[in-house]
Amino acid sequence: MKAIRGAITTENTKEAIFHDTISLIDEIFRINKIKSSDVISIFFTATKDIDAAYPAEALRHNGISNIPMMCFQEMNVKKSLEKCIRVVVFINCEDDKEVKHIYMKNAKLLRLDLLNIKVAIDGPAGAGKSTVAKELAKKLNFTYIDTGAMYRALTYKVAIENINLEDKNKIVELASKIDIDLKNDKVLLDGMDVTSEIRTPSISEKVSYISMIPEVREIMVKLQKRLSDKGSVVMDGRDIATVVMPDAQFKFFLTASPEIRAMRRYNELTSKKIPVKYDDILNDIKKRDKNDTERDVAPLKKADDSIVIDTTNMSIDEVVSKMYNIIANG
Ligand SMILES: Nc1ncnc2c1ncn2[C@@H]1O[C@H](COP(=O)(O)OP(=O)(O)OP(=O)(O)O)[C@@H](O)[C@H]1O
Ligand SMILES: Nc1ccn([C@H]2C[C@H](O)[C@@H](COP(=O)(O)O)O2)c(=O)n1
Repeated sequence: MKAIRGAITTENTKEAIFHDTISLIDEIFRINKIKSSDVISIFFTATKDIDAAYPAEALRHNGISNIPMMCFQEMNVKKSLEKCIRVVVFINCEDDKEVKHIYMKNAKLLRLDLLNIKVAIDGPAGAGKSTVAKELAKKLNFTYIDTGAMYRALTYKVAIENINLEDKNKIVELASKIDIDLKNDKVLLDGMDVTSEIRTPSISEKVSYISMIPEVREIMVKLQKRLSDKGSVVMDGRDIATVVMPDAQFKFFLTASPEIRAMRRYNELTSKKIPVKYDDILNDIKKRDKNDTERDVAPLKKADDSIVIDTTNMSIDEVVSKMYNIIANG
């Protein structure tokens, strides 16, 4: 047995409820190649603003009379999608049957995560990419992939193995051997949690030298492309819209003045009791901007079709809302 979910938005008239319910069920049957004799039962819910007809009545009117059906009122959660009919269809089938859940009209917003949407975020150091990418991914229920963390994890490994930054062959060899995994906001290096170790000023200082090595980039990009193929993702870095996911449906380029970026990083590190000087951070940011934009392979640059967001005078929430609205309305 399997259960297939679906939803559609409608209007509160009998005609609209009948029409939209039948469209939704027809699409679930068509896409999943099922017949009414495969169906065990169907449960509908409708939001509080739908009371002109029962969705089940639409199916009976359309000739389906032998399937047990029930209609309920959906929970009335604040700010949730209005005028929406949700359904779950229980079917008899083989255990290995792949089912596809169907979301139509504005109900697509309920499950953007099922649509294989790719969101690319690029920008210079400290522009807020990872902070907003993480929030945005949470809001959209997408997977977040922090590609900078992957270069940082390799840099951390280079540092603990005392490998000279000039020894490119050893660094490339290490890059091809290590296992980097991003799980639940944690960065795992060969199974070890290095989430906070990779954020120290000493790693930040070295990482742009490591990420300049073409063979290292080749290895990382291959891994990043593989990760991007697993459903809907928000990925941030420097070359995401241009190299890793040039086919992304949504591309953003976040930026802010170097002084504001340095101040944000200074506040972040001092709040963690890491002793740093504002001027050192500003110099590091300027040096990394130079390295990232002037390197030969996949330099940091805005893709022609990226939307630029200057976050200098915007709060984190404002940036996330702006991006979310662009995606939800796109
Ligand atoms: N719009 C904003 N307003 C205020 N602070 C912000 C804003 N965006 C991000 N920050 C803060 O700025 C700091 C840097 O942000 P974040 O680490 O997300 O930048 P980043 O672009 O991912 O940088 P990097 O490329 O160096 O990893 C964090 O402390 C974050 O909380
Ligand atoms: N796709 C990427 C991601 C990151 N880098 C480089 C640029 C930075 O100097 C470094 C660390 O990134 P951060 O964590 O600060 O975003 O890695 C890159 O070249 N390409």
